[in-house]
Amino acid sequence: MTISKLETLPQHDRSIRSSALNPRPILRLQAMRAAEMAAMKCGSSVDDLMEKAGKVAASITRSFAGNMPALILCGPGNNGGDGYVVARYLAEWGIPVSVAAYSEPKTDAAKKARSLFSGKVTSLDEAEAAPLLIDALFGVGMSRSLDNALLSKLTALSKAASLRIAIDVPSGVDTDKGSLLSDIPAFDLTIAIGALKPAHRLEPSATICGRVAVGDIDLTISNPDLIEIPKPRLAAPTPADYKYSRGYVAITAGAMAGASLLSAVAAQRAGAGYVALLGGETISGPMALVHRSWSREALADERINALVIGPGLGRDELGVQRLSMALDTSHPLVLDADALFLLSREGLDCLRNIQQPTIITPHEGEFKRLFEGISGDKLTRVTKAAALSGLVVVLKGADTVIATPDGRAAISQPAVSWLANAGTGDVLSGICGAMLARGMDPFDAACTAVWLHGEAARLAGPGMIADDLIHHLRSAFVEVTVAS
Ligand SMILES: NC(=O)C1=CN([C@@H]2O[C@H](COP(=O)(O)OP(=O)(O)OC[C@H]3O[C@@H](n4cnc5c(N)ncnc54)[C@H](O)[C@@H]3O)[C@@H](O)[C@H]2O)[C@@H](O)CC1
Ligand SMILES: [K+]
Repeated sequence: MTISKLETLPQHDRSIRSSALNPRPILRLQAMRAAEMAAMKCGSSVDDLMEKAGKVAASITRSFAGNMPALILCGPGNNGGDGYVVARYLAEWGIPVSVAAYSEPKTDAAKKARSLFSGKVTSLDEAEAAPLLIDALFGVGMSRSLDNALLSKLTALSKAASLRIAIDVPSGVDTDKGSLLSDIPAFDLTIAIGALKPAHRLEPSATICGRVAVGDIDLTISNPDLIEIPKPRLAAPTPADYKYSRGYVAITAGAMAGASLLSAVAAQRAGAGYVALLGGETISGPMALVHRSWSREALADERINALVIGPGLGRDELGVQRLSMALDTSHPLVLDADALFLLSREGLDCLRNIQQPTIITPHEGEFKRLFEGISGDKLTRVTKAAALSGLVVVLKGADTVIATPDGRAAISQPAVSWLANAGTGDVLSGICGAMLARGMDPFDAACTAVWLHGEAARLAGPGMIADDLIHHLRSAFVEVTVAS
């Protein structure tokens, strides 16, 4: 698929009527270094950036932990340097603070920050636990696992503390991959310096980070290729709207009635003006849901703005036939569940003629089957899969990652764990369909759908089932709807 395919919008382009609040960039190591260089070209020095980083981290620390006595662990690089600046500010503000160094500072900026801190600095071996532990050992420059003595000291100090804060990233995570280089303790708060990094949003490190606050150091970041899925803004219907102008979603039914019904009702609640269940005559549902017999004519209806296929489709001959007919249409597509299973069996080659905007929404198992040869961390895998397939790929999970063939990607905020539940994926595919049908670009459609789905889950709370998500979609909608 080419980029021009992604740019193809349904004929009734209503993309203007939706927009997101400013997405937060997520910077990989290389992008972080580039932003740092750009700041320096504009006249900032590393010392200036470190001063800003330490000051904002100290201020966030004070808001979070009050006047709690702190022990700051400082490493040899600039993360350690940030730690010395934090120590200086906390001490100036009258907060009891002690500092322990893992080794002497090695960078010029860290040496300077160390020299400006007038308090005592002990060795790490001598460090005594305090109620607040601040980890400024290693940041994005972490390149290997922690040595055992350091790990056990960090773990013991962490256990003895009441609150734990990490500066930039917890020492021991791989910043770009979100993997753990050592079995490190979890933090209550991580203060991301300048911008979010993948490790703040990808599992397992996202859980280790705890809450994440971004400390602004005035970096200019333009056109990031990786963002956090933002809270969307969706325009309310205008007086000129009518059912078809709000988007016609067709959902393909099959062997398992409930799944396609969940998807269809989710599309209705996600704002589609007209939702038809094709080939599911025996399934009941809201009276507003249209039931159509499966036929080539019903499928060819030019008013259809998005076609969802996969939830409850089945893996038998009927499913294969319906999928093949769906792929022959030119409707924007959402492919999920059994459609993905059948595609992994038939091979991605079946998609070679697809020209329309298309979103696929695999979970890990479906993804592995579809993209057998692709390995690596989650972000890399999804980006490669999108480039290979030419589709917008949504790899679902606690840390949902969305990628486009042209290299853009987004990661969700941590999802409510109650979402690990049968039928929740069917709901997501229906919401994706509704967003495509209102004329959104497939990347924006997928981002908006994942945000609404996650918010509905948060509102539904513990014990939720997929049906509850649909119920709470309305409240999630209230939060994002703006007057047209
Ligand atoms: N990028 C930016 O714009 C800014 C970054 N700052 C801070 O600088 C940090 C990055 O600093 P650095 O690049 O100096 O890197 P780090 O401070 O993360 O650590 C690098 C040092 O640690 C050593 N090291 C790495 N892994 C180790 C291990 N397992 N055991 C022992 N030693 C290990 C390296 O050899 C190197 O000496 C950021 O995370 C942030 O906290 C801020 O000071 C200012 C602005
Ligand atoms: K750290």
